[in-house]
Amino acid sequence: MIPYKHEPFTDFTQKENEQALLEGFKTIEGYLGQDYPLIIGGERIMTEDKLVSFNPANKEETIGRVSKASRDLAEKAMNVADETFNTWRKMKPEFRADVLFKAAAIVRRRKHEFSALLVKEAGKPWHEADADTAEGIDFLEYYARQMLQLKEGMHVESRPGEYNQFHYIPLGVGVVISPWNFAFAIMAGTTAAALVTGNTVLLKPASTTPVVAYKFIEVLEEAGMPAGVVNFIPGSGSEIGDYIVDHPRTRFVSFTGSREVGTRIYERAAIVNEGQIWLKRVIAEMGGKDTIVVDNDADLELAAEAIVKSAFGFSGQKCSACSRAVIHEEVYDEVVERVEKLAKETTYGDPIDNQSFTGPVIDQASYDKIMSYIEIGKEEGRLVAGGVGDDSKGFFVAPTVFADLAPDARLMQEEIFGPVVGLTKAKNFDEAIEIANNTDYGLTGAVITNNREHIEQAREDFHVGNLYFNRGCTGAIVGYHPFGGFNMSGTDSKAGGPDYLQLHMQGKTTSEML
Ligand SMILES: NC(=O)c1ccc[n+]([C@@H]2O[C@H](COP(=O)([O-])OP(=O)(O)OC[C@H]3O[C@@H](n4cnc5c(N)ncnc54)[C@H](O)[C@@H]3O)[C@@H](O)[C@H]2O)c1
Ligand SMILES: N[C@@H](CCC=O)C(=O)O
Repeated sequence: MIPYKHEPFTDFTQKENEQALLEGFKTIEGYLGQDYPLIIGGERIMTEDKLVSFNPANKEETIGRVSKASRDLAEKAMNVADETFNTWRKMKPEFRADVLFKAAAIVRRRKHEFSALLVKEAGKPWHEADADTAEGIDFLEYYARQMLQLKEGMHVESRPGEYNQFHYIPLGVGVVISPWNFAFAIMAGTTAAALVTGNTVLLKPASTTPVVAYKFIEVLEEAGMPAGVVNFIPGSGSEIGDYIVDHPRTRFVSFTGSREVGTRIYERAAIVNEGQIWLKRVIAEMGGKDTIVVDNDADLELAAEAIVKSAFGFSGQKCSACSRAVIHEEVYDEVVERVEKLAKETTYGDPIDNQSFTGPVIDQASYDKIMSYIEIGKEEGRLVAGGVGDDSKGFFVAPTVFADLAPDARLMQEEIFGPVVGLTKAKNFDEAIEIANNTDYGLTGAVITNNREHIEQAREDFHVGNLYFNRGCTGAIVGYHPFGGFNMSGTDSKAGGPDYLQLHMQGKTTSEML
């Protein structure tokens, strides 16, 4: 087997690559607006009640109408997953890994189709859609390899006359609940991790991006995944979310999404319901309020670029997005000026056009929330760029910068999840790190500095799960930058890292007298 290497990003300045994505658009146009069923035990079930997925850059364009699971159908899916676990858990790890390798190969062949779908369904610009598809392929390739290592278990000692072994076995039925912002990568990665470790799955994708999830299940089936291993049950969080989390046969929940929903799931999963004979495990990857710190001796152009790209890439809709920057007072004015200039130059519009650096936000609720934070920002700080929106055709918000915010301002504390960044001033590096740590979150952060001592100080004291130096704070790569955060950012489960799969398994010791 060739060693793992991450999937390269596509250079769309090359004519043939541009053409390949345009072909991808043609392919998806062949199925836009279709109806999709649930998939339970391999059976396609069409329901009357549908989730309507539309293009956030053009509300009139329907991407698909996806059947919604009721509680009865969620119960049916649970029974199938529970039953299928009895056989799937006994399948060789090599077989399970091969499903992932094959799925990766299929997605790689259809890469530009998946990216085109992400442009339309999630509103991702070309380069972001391409990165999302590439990350999904990476998860499949990486977790398959990890499983092949873990199948051997871990070495333990044996005394004379005894033979001891330590192995990992699967947990049972996992509920996988995924977000819309990495509609392919996170959905595919969390599902793949659960199934390759021998568990069966109920997958509830985000309601705004269910079509790309359906396409992924088709890929898994084509790759040889037996019926009933992953059961596709889209539906509203409020209608079936609590039901599947609370279910006594749910063995673990793998959730990625907001702090609000994540803490709700964490609390509910702690309750032992009637008929339940285990403590549920919860993997929860939640929000962020991510900070870039700029030191007084930093490369200021690099700092401004890092802030702007991390703040406005995919309209700031990444848990890793830079939503605040803390800048040393000696360079504050110059950095603010450079950020203002770059923000005003940042293009945004319909991502079908590859000239747009960034596109729309996901839906009306998100647009309204971001615009209300912009109003709060006008009270709390000084608007230096953007501040306007247009939701007539799609949900567009201009890249927005507020300067001179107090470190405890709402704009500096609450996750906005939109293209809005707040800037504040620190007296010195110690104070900058203190401010960087003053939120409930702890997901990503970056420090722009040429001071080696400050790099080491930040390494120890900047309390985030993913800390970067002299670059932006987004763009973790599977297998290179294991991803997950501290405090209210979640359980620090480190997706794409060497100890992620173990969270989906339990260790079993056997000791035989010889
Ligand atoms: N830490 C990470 O790795 C990471 C990655 C991506 C996104 N996020 C976070 O996700 C959020 C954005 O995603 P979102 O808007 O899809 O989040 P969300 O919490 O609104 O939804 C996430 C998922 O939870 C489901 N859900 C909603 N209510 C539920 C309930 N009561 N029970 C069970 N499931 C329920 C949704 O339908 C969706 O599938 C941001 O806060 C972002 O920071 C975190
Ligand atoms: N892993 C992604 C963020 C995922 C959350 O939205 C990054 O590193 O930028």
